[in-house]
Amino acid sequence: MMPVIAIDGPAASGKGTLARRIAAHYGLRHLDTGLTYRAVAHALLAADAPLDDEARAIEAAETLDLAAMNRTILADHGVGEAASRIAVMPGVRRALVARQRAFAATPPGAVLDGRDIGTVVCPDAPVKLYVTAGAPERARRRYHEILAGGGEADETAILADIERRDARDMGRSDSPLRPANDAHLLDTSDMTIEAAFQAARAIIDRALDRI
Ligand SMILES: Nc1ncnc2c1ncn2[C@@H]1O[C@H](COP(=O)(O)OP(=O)(O)OP(=O)(O)O)[C@@H](O)[C@H]1O
Ligand SMILES: Nc1ccn([C@@H]2O[C@H](COP(=O)(O)O)[C@@H](O)[C@H]2O)c(=O)n1
Repeated sequence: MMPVIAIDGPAASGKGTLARRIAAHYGLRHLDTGLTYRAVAHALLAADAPLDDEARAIEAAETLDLAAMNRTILADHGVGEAASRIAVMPGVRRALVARQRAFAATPPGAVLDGRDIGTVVCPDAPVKLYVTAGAPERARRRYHEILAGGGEADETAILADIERRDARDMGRSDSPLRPANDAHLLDTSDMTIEAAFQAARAIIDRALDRI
């Protein structure tokens, strides 16, 4: 079986940080699926198209070049907010999930992180992690990340944004954010990045031993 590691969790929980380290450690490819939703949203914003233009969003999803996604441009706060709005559209999800599954099926195996990897994109993944942390801790981390990058931020506004994003991602009818029944829960609220990686590694080593 192709080693596929599925990592889900809410905004700023640390799933991307963990996914990158896990991919490097196990020699697997990595896809941040949040970037795929951001890229579709960015295509609409760049064309001055309304975010509820589903036909246009689907076309952007079907023609998306995964290799050309620019993390720096897509990291913009407004793009993230727009991404969570176009992510409720079933046609967009169908198109992006097809691309994500193709990525996961390419040797030597992959780590995918997002909101629906363990439940929808790769339900047969041999290892699933659901990474979480309390909303205030996630807001604190994002706040310090922005300051470290030389930007300015308001921690209270970040917390409100995270809570709004959580509600939209968990409340949508198509592929809501939730842990898969067989996911390992990893609450990193009181863990350093290193401690979270070591906890994930122990889970993955046990699971990969069995396949
Ligand atoms: N265990 C941890 N302890 C402290 N800081 C952490 C921890 N894990 C991640 N971080 C930091 O928190 C911030 C958010 O992490 P990251 O970008 O990995 O989250 P994410 O879940 O991928 O976010 P998003 O869903 O918005 O893409 C980063 O600055 C990262 O360095
Ligand atoms: N598998 C996924 C990944 C992401 N989304 C939506 O995209 C938004 C942006 O994601 P980030 O991880 O980059 O913050 C996110 O809020 C989700 O609405 C998704 O639906 N499914």
